Amino acid sequence: MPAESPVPVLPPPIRSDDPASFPASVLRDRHPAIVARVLADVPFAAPVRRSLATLLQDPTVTPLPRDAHDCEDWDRWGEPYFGRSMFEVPFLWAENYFYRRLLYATGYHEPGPWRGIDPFGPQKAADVPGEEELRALDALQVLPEEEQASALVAASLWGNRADLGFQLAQREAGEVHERVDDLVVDDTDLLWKHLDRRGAGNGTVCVVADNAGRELLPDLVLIDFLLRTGRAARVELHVKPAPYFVSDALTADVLDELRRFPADSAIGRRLSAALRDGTLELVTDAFYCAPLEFPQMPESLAARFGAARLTILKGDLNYRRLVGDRSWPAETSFLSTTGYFPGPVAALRTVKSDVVVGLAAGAAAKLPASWRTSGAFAMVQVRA
Ligand SMILES: O=P(O)(O)OC[C@H]1O[C@](O)(CO)[C@@H](O)[C@@H]1O
Repeated sequence: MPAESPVPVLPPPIRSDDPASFPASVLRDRHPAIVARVLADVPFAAPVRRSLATLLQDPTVTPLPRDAHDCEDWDRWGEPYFGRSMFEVPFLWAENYFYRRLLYATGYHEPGPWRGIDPFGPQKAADVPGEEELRALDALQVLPEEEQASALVAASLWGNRADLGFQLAQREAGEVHERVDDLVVDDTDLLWKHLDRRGAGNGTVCVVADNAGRELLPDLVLIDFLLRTGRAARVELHVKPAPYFVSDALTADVLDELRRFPADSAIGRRLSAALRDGTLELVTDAFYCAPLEFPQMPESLAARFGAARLTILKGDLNYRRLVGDRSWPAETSFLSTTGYFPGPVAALRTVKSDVVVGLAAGAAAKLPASWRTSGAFAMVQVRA
C-alpha cells in the first residue's frame, strides 16, 4: 500500500436507527412504496398479496422460511441480527434482506407458476429507452474517438439516475430534485489513459451492471466502443441473478435491450455477434444478491477481477459494496478503501446514498445539504 494511503480506521456501518436519516426513510417510506407498486402492477393471487402486505408490518429480522433454497446462507448472514429490528442492523444488510423477503413472498425462486416472474418487470417495461435515445447513442459513432469516449462515459454515468426505486421514492415524496449535472470527482482521463495502455491485464474489461433500461443502454454502447476500438479484447458484463433493488439488470433485461436496437443499428448487431462468439460474456453470481460487500466476494469473482485490465462498477449500490457502507469522512482516500480489490477498478456512480470517499479536503462543505442523496451529483473514481 503506498505511503499516502494508510489503511483507514473503520468507521461504523451505516444503520437506520436515526428516524431523520436517509436510511430510515428508505426502510420506512421507500420500501412500502415499492411493495405497493408491485401489488398494483402484478395480479398476484390472495396468498401472495397477503404475504407482501405483511412483509412490512413487523420490522424484526427473522430467519428465512425453511423451504427457501438459500435459507442456510441467510441463517449464517443473519445470525448476528435475528430478533433485532431492521432499523438497528446495518442498512445495506437490511435492504438486501427486504428484497430477499419480497422475492420469497412472490415465489420467485420456488417451484410453481410464479417461479422466475420478475415482480418489477412491469416497472422496467414502462421505463425503456425510446427510439430517440437509441438513435442519439448510435449517432455518436461518427464522432472522433476521443469525443465518443467522453460522451459514452458521461452517458453511462448519468444513466445511473435511471433507478426506479429512487424515482418512485422521489415521486411519492413529491420531490423532483433539480438535476445539476455535477461531477464531484472526475477521474475520466485516468480511466481512458489506463484503457489506452494496451497490454495491461488479459485484455478483458469487466462491467458490473446496475440498472436495466436507460442505464444499461449506454452501458452496452460503451461496451461496443471498448470492443470495437480494441480497448478491450473481451468484455464480461456482470448482471444480477434475480430481481433486485427494483430496476437492477438481469440476463433477460440485457436480451430485451438488445432487441430494442433498430434493425439497421450496427451496435445491436455487433453486440449480439459478440455474445455469440464469446467476446462479450454474461456473468452472474449469487454474491450479487447477497448482503455482502466486495471484500467478501467469492474466489471465482476475485479471479475474474484480478485478471481483468479494468473492472467498471456501475451505480450507487456497487459503490457502497466497494468502499464499505460506512460513515467514512468524505476525504478518506479512494485508494485506501479499495486497496483490497484484486485488480484496477473504476466506479461510475450518481450519488444516491450517504457513502462517499475521495473528495478533496473541504469540497463536501461547499455542496448543498442534500447532495449525497439527491442524485444530482456524480463521481468517476479510478484506482488504476
Ligand atoms: O441503482 P443504484 O445506483 O445502485 O442505487 C440504488 C440505491 O437505492 C437505494 O436503495 C436507496 O437510495 C440505495 O440504498 C442504493 O444504493
